[in-house]
Amino acid sequence: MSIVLGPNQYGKSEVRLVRVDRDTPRHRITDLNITSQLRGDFRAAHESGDNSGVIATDTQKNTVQAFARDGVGSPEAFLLRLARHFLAEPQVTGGRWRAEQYGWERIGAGTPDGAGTSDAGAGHDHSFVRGAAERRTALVHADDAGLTLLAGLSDVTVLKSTGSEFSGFPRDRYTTLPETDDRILATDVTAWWRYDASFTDAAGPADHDERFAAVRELLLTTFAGLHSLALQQTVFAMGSAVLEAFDDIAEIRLSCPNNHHFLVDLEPFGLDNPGEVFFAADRPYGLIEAAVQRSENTATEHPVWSTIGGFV
Ligand SMILES: O=c1[nH]c(=O)c2[nH]c(=O)[nH]c2[nH]1
Repeated sequence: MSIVLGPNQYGKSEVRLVRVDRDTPRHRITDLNITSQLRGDFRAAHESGDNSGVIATDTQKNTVQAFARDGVGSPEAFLLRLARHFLAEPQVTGGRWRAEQYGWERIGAGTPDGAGTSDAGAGHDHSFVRGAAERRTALVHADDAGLTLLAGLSDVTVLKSTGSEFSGFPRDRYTTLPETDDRILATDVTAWWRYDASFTDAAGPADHDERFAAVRELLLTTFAGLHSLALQQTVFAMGSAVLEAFDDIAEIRLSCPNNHHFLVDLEPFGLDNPGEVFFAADRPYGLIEAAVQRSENTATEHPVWSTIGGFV
């Protein structure tokens, strides 16, 4: 038996990058957390400490920062630019570049509308308040087959106060959950969708910001519009709506906790509770996860998914 080096990658994780666009007095903030990881011929470094082919992780961090001097644009476009830069080195045959974007809202602008700097025309020119937990995400994966682009969002917290049921499930000696035809449905949506090559190709007309906003809106309006018989049904409907609307999205994966809201028993106080007072439990929670795919794509799992932690 001999011991051999298996799959490996290395790079700089979580480069916190804030760019201020200040070409006019109305500044814009792009706040990103970027990870760069390279794959390729790095055997010599692992086996004998020969660093002659190693692009230092510090250099990768510096490259991220230097590229930002020209502007960041969308997280997708920025990652594609980084990927192409590092792949030009002969020892780099693949890699993984990942971004999370945090939203900043203009102070005085009113309601936030997704990660990024809201620029609806209202609000302060150069003072911002950090938005909700929601993050916009992007990932570029490179291997022998080329570049694969994922876009996504994390922890988009949504709730509907009616229009949700759960009944008809089997009962055994451990089942205590009552059936309900009217409950709160609440979740934190995490989703990744995979673009096919026609969208990923930088030569094309891809507007990543516009597309991100359209997918996010579709996920939210589907959540709102569907009378839900189960969170599973809602998750599948949200994914289906995205695949139906955009031919160049090959697949979408969703992970949605069921943030349970339990009706409080007010009877001990001589009060009824017609669906008005709830206890919001933070754990345990149901966890509903699904890949929504096109039937022609189901035979093999795309390798990009093995680079995403957890189910999505
Ligand atoms: O939408 C739901 N799906 C479930 O699978 C489930 N299980 C449960 O206890 N409550 C719910 N709700």
